[in-house]
Amino acid sequence: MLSFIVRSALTKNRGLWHLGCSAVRAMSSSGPTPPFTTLSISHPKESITHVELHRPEKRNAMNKAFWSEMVDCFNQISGDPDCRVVVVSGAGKIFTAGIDLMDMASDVLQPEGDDTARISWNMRKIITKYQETFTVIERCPKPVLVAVHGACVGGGVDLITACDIRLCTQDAWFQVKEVDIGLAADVGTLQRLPKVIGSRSLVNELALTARRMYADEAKSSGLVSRVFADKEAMMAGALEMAGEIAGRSPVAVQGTKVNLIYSRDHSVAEGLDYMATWNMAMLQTQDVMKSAQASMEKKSPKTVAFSKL
Ligand SMILES: CC/C=C\C=C\CC(=O)SCCNC(=O)CCNC(=O)[C@H](O)C(C)(C)COP(=O)(O)OP(=O)(O)OC[C@H]1O[C@@H](n2cnc3c(N)ncnc32)[C@H](O)[C@@H]1OP(=O)(O)O
Repeated sequence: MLSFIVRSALTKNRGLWHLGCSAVRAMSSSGPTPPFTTLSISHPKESITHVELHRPEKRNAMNKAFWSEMVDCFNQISGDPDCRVVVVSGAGKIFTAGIDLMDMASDVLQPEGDDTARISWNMRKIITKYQETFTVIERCPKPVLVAVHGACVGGGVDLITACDIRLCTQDAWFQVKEVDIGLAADVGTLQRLPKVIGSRSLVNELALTARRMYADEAKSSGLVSRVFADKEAMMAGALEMAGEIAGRSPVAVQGTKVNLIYSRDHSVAEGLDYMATWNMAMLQTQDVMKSAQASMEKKSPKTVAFSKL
């Protein structure tokens, strides 16, 4: 019912908050969810988990706690049968200002060790730990939508390129900021952005000049798939899209995500081989019969009751 209301509101291009307001309001929280100190977790609709970066007064800068909290959060979500899809967004004025520059000095830049080898070894461990913060998003079998408003800087681009679907507001801008602070981006942007944006030249330009990319260019280059007028419209749109995904067979949806990512990183032949092995088990799900029957009866898959996964 709610998705119908939200869809109607979208179609009529009216203020979404008049109709779909309660679920969207449930997506804007008052503070972090304990034990987290940088993340607010909520469940705006059945089977949908909303993860909100929540340090608005510091523009959601990624402090030391954030880097490990994201890992704990997404590991929990990966194993949660009540979650079928995730929406990530940021609280306050912008999506995120990237790494917390105050914490960076004490955490990332001062590894311990008695000599160069040991310092380097520990530095490597720190970098791989930070990489894990966003790799958990990619490894999570549930699709992750990210909704960006305002600025998405540095580590923010690392984060969003690990997500499956990117949405933004008309006022959004994206900045691969790392060269400006004297480092080569090392937690995912340089590896994933070229797989997201078709133009290698554009990726190189963004990463080497640290210039801002605004919403229209983000859309035309393929970084985001939809641009919304403002944050309320975007969150309503994200929730509606998440509802479409959550209403479908979790066996089909999670298998689709896992195989899309596998195929991105392998040859067509390897991807087909992996797919065959995946589906030799997964095609035996009762979800196929249930979904096919609904289709024959011209019903939406959202009317089918699928078992938890
Ligand atoms: C192993 C390494 C892993 C990862 C590496 C990642 C690399 C990066 O992320 S590089 C990018 C680093 N980020 C930046 O350079 C952005 C710095 N911030 C800004 O440019 C601006 O804050 C802004 C994002 C354009 C937003 O501007 P505005 O809305 O005007 O807010 P401010 O008044 O500037 O800030 C409000 C408040 O937040 C604090 N803050 C903002 N950004 C950061 C940050 N990155 N780290 C720490 N703190 C930040 C700012 O100091 C203000 O705090 P007050 O206490 O109110 O003064």
